Amino acid sequence: MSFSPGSLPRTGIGIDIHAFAPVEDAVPLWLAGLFWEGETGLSGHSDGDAVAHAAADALFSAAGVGDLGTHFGTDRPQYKGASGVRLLAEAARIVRAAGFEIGNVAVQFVGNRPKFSPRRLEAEAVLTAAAGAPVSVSATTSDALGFPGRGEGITALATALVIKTTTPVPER
Ligand SMILES: Nc1ccn([C@@H]2O[C@H](COP(=O)(O)O)[C@@H](O)[C@H]2O)c(=O)n1
Ligand SMILES: C[C@@]1(CO)OP(=O)(O)OP(=O)(O)OC[C@H]1O
Repeated sequence: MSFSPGSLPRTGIGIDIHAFAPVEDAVPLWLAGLFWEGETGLSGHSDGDAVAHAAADALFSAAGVGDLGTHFGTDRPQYKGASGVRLLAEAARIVRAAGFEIGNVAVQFVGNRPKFSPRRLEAEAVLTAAAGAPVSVSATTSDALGFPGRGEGITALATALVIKTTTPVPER
């Protein structure tokens, strides 16, 4: 059996880490596309949504079109305070414009809080709508070890699968 070059699905990986902001700063927590009332927020140039950022980075990685910094660098004022959902939707648009369709994105974050499982389906629906393809999200603690275990921040790790469908649509 032979395959033409570039016809096989491509996988990608993305990791994002954000620290929790000092409690006195009263930063709202946005994670996995959801607002988490009463929880300490994550610091960042955008809304700090590590789950959405990891998902976007995995899409860029799968398509081979750079990374979060390439497209949404902190030097771009238009992304200051941008929601993770907006960045993920924008990443999906860029990947499709490069001639790929998205198979799926899978994300897992490491952190004690927020307690994720009660809102997993809600988060998956929001991120799936943003990407226009299935996004699954899971969570784990680090058994009290390391910075997530000390409650200092969150790590999110994502994989994505894309397949080449067309020749790239030039960006305007
Ligand atoms: N922030 C989190 C972390 C974990 N969960 C759920 O708890 C399960 C057990 O976590 P372990 O770290 O002991 O593996 C995990 O599988 C998640 O379902 C969560 O909801 N929120
Ligand atoms: C998303 C961007 C841009 O607003 O800012 P941050 O919220 O700091 O997030 P990070 O994951 O560090 O990625 C880099 C930036 O491009």
